[in-house]
Amino acid sequence: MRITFIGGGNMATALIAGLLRQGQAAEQISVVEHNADARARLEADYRVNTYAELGPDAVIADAVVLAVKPQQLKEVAQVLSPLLAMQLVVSIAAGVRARTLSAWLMGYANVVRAMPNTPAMIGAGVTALYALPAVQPSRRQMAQTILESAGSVLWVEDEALMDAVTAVSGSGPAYVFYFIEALQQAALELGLNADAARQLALETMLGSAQLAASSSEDVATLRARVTSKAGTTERALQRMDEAGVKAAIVSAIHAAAARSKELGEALQ
Ligand SMILES: NC(=O)C1=CN([C@@H]2O[C@H](COP(=O)(O)OP(=O)(O)OC[C@H]3O[C@@H](n4cnc5c(N)ncnc54)[C@H](O)[C@@H]3O)[C@@H](O)[C@H]2O)C=CC1
Ligand SMILES: O=C(O)[C@@H]1CCC=N1
Repeated sequence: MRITFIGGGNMATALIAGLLRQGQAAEQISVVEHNADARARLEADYRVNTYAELGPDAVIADAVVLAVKPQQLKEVAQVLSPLLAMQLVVSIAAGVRARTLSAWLMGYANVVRAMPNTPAMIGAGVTALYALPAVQPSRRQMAQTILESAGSVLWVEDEALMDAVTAVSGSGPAYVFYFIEALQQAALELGLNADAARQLALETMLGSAQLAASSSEDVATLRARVTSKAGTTERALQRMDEAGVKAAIVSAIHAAAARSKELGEALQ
């Protein structure tokens, strides 16, 4: 499969790394990227073809993945529109609705919207996909195959849910890193050295997520099993509840979803 990325930043790089790990040939991947440093990095690290500007040669592909910022997408769509023949267009831009993108592409309806996340870089991402109704099953499968190289995939049939997906799993790695930062900070404050702080924080996150994923019990039960009566965990969780940590996290994710919806409304 020939794939062209437009925009070669953080998320395109994560997806390209995932595709190559799954055996996609580097010669079959092209990236249109304005920034010369980013192009040089992509060529050196991944041996993909790069273009400074979007033109007919760059989009000789089965699929075109739009990986620019939401605010840059309209301009890209206007240049891309006359170059499209039969390619599947996959947009990973937060907020921008598939119907809006289709309108910017002068009614081109072969459009799938995807929301991946950065663990794609190591094949551990999760992506939700939404296809416009006109997209044929074989094209849906193509989008699924591209994103499956980055990890697991699920489809939503109601595009409004993409705002929730963006807030939960698209932005989600940042919340997890934030929690790891807090674990590491506490470990350092309590006298552990930086290596020990990193190892304890990361292995705890990884082990807990793996345990939750492989267990038939829900996470609340697993949490209760750590929490001995009158013990250390109980004291920590009491402090988190007093500080409203869970409520703050839930409210933050609602705010992210609202921002995604707001982007969708602003960018039409
Ligand atoms: N970073 C993340 O975790 C996730 C990002 N996204 C979405 O992915 C998209 C890209 O995000 P990032 O990779 O984080 O941004 P980024 O800023 O790292 O990458 C965007 C790249 O596009 C290039 N660019 C801009 N206009 C261009 C044009 N007209 N032609 C060619 N290249 C152009 C820029 O030079 C830049 O390298 C955004 O729409 C974002 O909403 C989606 C899921 C997760
Ligand atoms: O922060 C953002 O807007 C993008 C979308 C999901 C993750 N990063």
